[in-house]
Parts: sequence; C-alpha cells; structure tokens
Amino acid sequence: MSWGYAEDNGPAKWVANFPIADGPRQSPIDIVPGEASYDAGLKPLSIKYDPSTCLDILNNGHSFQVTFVDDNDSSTLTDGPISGTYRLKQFHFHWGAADDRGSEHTVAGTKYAAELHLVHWNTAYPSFGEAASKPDGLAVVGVFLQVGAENASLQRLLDAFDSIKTKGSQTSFANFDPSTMLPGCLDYWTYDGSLTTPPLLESVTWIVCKEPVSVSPEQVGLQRECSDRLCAHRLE
Ligand SMILES: COc1ccc(N2C[C@H](O)c3cc(S(N)(=O)=O)sc3S2(=O)=O)cc1
Ligand SMILES: [Zn+2]
Repeated sequence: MSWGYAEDNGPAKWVANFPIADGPRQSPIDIVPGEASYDAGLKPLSIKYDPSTCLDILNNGHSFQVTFVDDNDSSTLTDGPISGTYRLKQFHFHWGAADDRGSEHTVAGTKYAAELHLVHWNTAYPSFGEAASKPDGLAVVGVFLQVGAENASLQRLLDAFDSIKTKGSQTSFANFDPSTMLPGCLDYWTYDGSLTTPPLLESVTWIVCKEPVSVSPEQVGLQRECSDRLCAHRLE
C-alpha cells in the first residue's frame, strides 16, 4: 500500500514505512508569529526565475507538479536565510476538501485554503537527489493561498490541469513564470524542517511568506474538483 491521505495510508500511518516521521525537525508546523524571533542578520529573498526553464506539468497522484530544467543557474533562489545558490526544481500545491483547510503550515492555528511549495536544491551538491539527503540540501518557499479575488497566474495552471486527469500523466507546459504567483511582499518566516510528505527527509530550509496570495472560490473549487479526481486515482 503506497502512502496517501486516506484513513489507512495517511499521515498517521507514514511512520511505519518512514520512521523519520518521528524525527526532530519534521514539517509542517504551526507558525506562531508572537513566538518567532527577529533575526537582523537575515537578508531579503533573492528570487530570479526564467520562464524558459519551465518544462512540464504532471499529476503525481498526490498533487500537480510543474517541473523545471535545472541543469543551469537560470532559475535560482539566493540570500534570505540560505547561503549559496539553490536551483528551482519544481513547484506544487497542497489543498483540502474545503476552503477552511488545505494548507500544511498554519499560522497561529489558522489554516489557509491551499499552499504553494517552490522546491529548490543546493548547487553545493551535484544533483537534486544528492542534495535531498543533506541537512542544507533543499529550500522550499511556501506561499499561502486564501480565497478572494481571481488569480490570473493560477488560471493558466488550472487550464492545464484539465489535460492531465489520470495519475502519472504529464503534459508539456512552457513559458510559465512562477514569480507571478509570489506575493508583493516577500517578508518570511524561516525554520529548519523536512519534506512534508514521504520520504519526509530532514533536508529542507523552510521559507514561508507572511503575505498570502488570493484565489477565487471557483479556482479553489476547480483545483478541488481536480484533486477529487486525484483522490479517486489515489484510491486506485
Ligand atoms: C530521493 O529523495 C527525494 C526527495 C524528494 C522527493 N520529492 C517528493 C516529496 O513528496 C516532496 C515533498 C515536498 S514538500 N511538500 O515541498 O515538502 S517536495 C518533494 S520532492 O518532489 O522533492 C522525492 C525523493
Ligand atoms: Zn509540498
């Protein structure tokens, strides 16, 4: 039985096959702004994405993932809490069955409708796979999505979701600039954590943006409808 989000293979069961689930730096966490310490040594994030590195969009059975060419430094994350250069590998979303839940991180207990994860790997290591097992190997930028105005950038993704209905399917997806999905203000919370799904590796420097971006109720509905199909395929 592969991992998923159902009763018999969901997060409470992952520790059976991935004992690191009981590790010291597991994500997600509840971010309590009042308890966060201000670090004047932290720099602003420096994000430079090249839309021509956008490759394809795939339905991996748990989410929709947009993958990027990462054989050069065209799309990178630098500064912020990290040192060196991290390359964008992919981004994906987490959402739930209703508008009041879906995000993985919470802010003083508040869940958002969805959460975008932009996954980057440290070029100090030879490859993504190598970096993924190192404590400073990955850096994931998290952006909360809250229900409100329509998000034009997201709409282009949702239109593409229609053509990858079955689990494991993918389709080419070119010239998408993920920085169009970032909030205007890039203030962030940061902590050392892990992948939020198996293999749950404790190799992620989390960088969670304080400002959410908006999605319309219809857009969340569409994503949820797609995810229901994903759920259906999950049960396959
Ligand atoms: C062998 O090492 C591996 C390392 C990573 C992965 N991935 C799959 C994970 O599900 C996963 C979870 C991510 S999240 N929600 O941003 O914390 S990012 C990510 S992944 O695509 O990098 C696969 C193999
Ligand atoms: Zn994620």
